[in-house]
Amino acid sequence: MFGQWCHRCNHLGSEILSCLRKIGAEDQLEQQETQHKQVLLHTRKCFRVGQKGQETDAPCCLPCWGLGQDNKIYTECLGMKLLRKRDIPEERYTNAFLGYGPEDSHFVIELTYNYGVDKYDIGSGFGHFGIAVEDVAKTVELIKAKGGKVTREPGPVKGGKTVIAFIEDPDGYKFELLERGPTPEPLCQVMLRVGDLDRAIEFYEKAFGMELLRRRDNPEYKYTIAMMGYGPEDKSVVMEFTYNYGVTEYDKGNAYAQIAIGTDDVYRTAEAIKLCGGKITREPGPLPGINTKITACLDPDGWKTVFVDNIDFLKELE
Ligand SMILES: C[C@@H](O)C(=O)SC[C@H](NC(=O)CC[C@H](N)C(=O)O)C(=O)NCC(=O)O
Ligand SMILES: [Zn+2]
Repeated sequence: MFGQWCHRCNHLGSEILSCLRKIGAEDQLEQQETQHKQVLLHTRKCFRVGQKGQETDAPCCLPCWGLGQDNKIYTECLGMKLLRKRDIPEERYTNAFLGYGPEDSHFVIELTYNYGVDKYDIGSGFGHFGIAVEDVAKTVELIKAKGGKVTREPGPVKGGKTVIAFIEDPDGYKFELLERGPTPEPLCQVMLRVGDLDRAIEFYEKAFGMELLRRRDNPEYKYTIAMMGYGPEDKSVVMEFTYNYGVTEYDKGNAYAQIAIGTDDVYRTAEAIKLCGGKITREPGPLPGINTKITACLDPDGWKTVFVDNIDFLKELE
């Protein structure tokens, strides 16, 4: 499942510089600062969620079966548009891209059906996608009327005030409905569970240039969440990292595998990630055949991120 979020931002460069300063890479700093002035001016981030699969270079997607059935949940119940669909028989998979707006300006979801595979283990680490709706109760009624699965009825979140509900798509992926006024980005959260919240916050700040937008401890329910991203929580998609007290390991299953962020230079990004202690799992460079430049890394919890060259990505959309 891919979601793509494009956001003009200039955080990455400054965070990379702070990494370089920290390790005293003065000589590199000179060179990076020059380069980063170019990167800062037009760095754009595309935010995608992908799946675990054989380590192919081609970005893969969270698998799901019965795309038609999933499309119905996403389109008729959650109000997404089917933006494009592609069948790759030679690779034995079909993709469908769904979201609330075009891929070059919105976070969209890419569903993938791998031929003949109709069951995946989502694991315990993946939490949910967040969908902002103006009326949670009304949306839940619509979902019920269409045969969708509601796993938590509408009501204030435990320990808070925001009205939420939870539904599941036919493949068991959880969606949290959050009651919110009109927003340019209804597809507003990716929730992952982490074993050390401070470690996760520092990594996403320093290696990816994200901003800590909000941190909330919920001692009554023994968890803490941190919202991180490149724009305000109510107007853009954010990462929601959840730490459950005392839980340091999660099963990542065989479905969810990566988040991708767009950048203007995958080579410099990979360098910055290495300098900030990230583990590069795919060296920067073009994908065979389509030539889109990517690099990939693991965060301290083992959640994977792919960085995609912004210009190559837009070419893919043409
Ligand atoms: C802020 C909003 O987007 C949330 O997702 S908070 C929802 C809340 N989260 C948790 O409880 C996290 C800890 C939990 N043990 C987990 O690992 O998911 C939630 O799910 N509340 C349930 C409710 O009924 O309010
Ligand atoms: Zn959430």
